[in-house]
Amino acid sequence: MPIDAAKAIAAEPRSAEISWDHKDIQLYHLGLGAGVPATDPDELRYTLESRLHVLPSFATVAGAGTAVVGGLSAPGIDIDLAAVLHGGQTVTVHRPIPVGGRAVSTSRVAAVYDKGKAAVLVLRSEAADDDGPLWTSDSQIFVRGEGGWGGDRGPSARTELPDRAPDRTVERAIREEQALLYRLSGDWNPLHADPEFAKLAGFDRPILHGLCTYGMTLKAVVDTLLGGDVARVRSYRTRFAGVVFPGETLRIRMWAGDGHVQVSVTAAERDDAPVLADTVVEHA
Ligand SMILES: CCCCCCC[C@@H](O)CC(=O)SCCNC(=O)CCNC(=O)[C@H](O)C(C)(C)COP(=O)(O)OP(=O)(O)OC[C@H]1O[C@@H](n2cnc3c(N)ncnc32)[C@H](O)[C@@H]1OP(=O)(O)O
Repeated sequence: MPIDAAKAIAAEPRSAEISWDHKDIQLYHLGLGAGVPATDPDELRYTLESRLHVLPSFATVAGAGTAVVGGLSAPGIDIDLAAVLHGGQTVTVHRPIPVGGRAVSTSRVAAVYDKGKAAVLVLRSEAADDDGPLWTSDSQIFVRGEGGWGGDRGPSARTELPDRAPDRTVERAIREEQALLYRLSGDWNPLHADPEFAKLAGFDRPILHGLCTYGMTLKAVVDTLLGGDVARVRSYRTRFAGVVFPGETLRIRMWAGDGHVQVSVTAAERDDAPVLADTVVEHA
């Protein structure tokens, strides 16, 4: 069996030293479409080294090098990359991420769920430096065709959106070449760049990284409702509900709550097809 849930969960956590500097932050932010307009002081916070602040979603690529897709190979897990879709993501930051840093990241398979037609892997990584914990990241990986072994189905809770009009709605255009730029931050999955591989995976053309949409959405929430202050973000979770193609426009609806923002993201040109669901940013 390509996924041996018991073996995957029992495997020793893997630790790696990671490091990043301002260039990694700038590249990541540019891959999210930051820096337009280029001289806007609000955008310079994301692009100019002397004013840099770090979006907490950077935790998903920090120190990745070429490792994001490599993170899918672990004891008990032998899966075809073409069957993999990113299903969901949660990041909790224990304090603001510094512009440059060195940390130890410890990763393990926290859960494996059997969804019948698919398996869902929950990969947890925790990063800490000399001053203590920095962030915890949970990636839910949806592996098509790998379910059906009679395992635990796992949770299926959904977050209801408030029954009122959104407090704010913004649109964010995705550039045609955005996935090509975003992948330089470490997720080299050919699904996002190689048309032949995308066809193998069942798509007419390369799709955008889920984590690119994830970062673009967090930036939109921070810029629109949190006064541009990345340090206010405590945690951020989402479910990837539908694919996005480079060149499309994200429609991002936000509902402000008490210490949190609920968000829905749709594809504007495709009749508001769902893109992100169950999305909550918790903040100070
Ligand atoms: C270390 C980190 C490494 C990370 C690297 C990852 C590599 C990246 O390069 C890959 C990517 O970025 S791929 C791009 C981003 N992801 C996507 O575009 C996926 C979009 N979503 C879909 O297509 C469908 O929702 C789809 C296909 C996901 C599900 O749709 P359906 O098949 O129609 O499922 P459905 O019938 O609605 O539900 C079946 C059961 O599965 C659960 N489920 C549904 N969506 C889920 C999701 N997104 N994540 C986790 N579980 C999910 C449902 O709850 C259901 O289970 P249950 O019946 O128990 O409730």
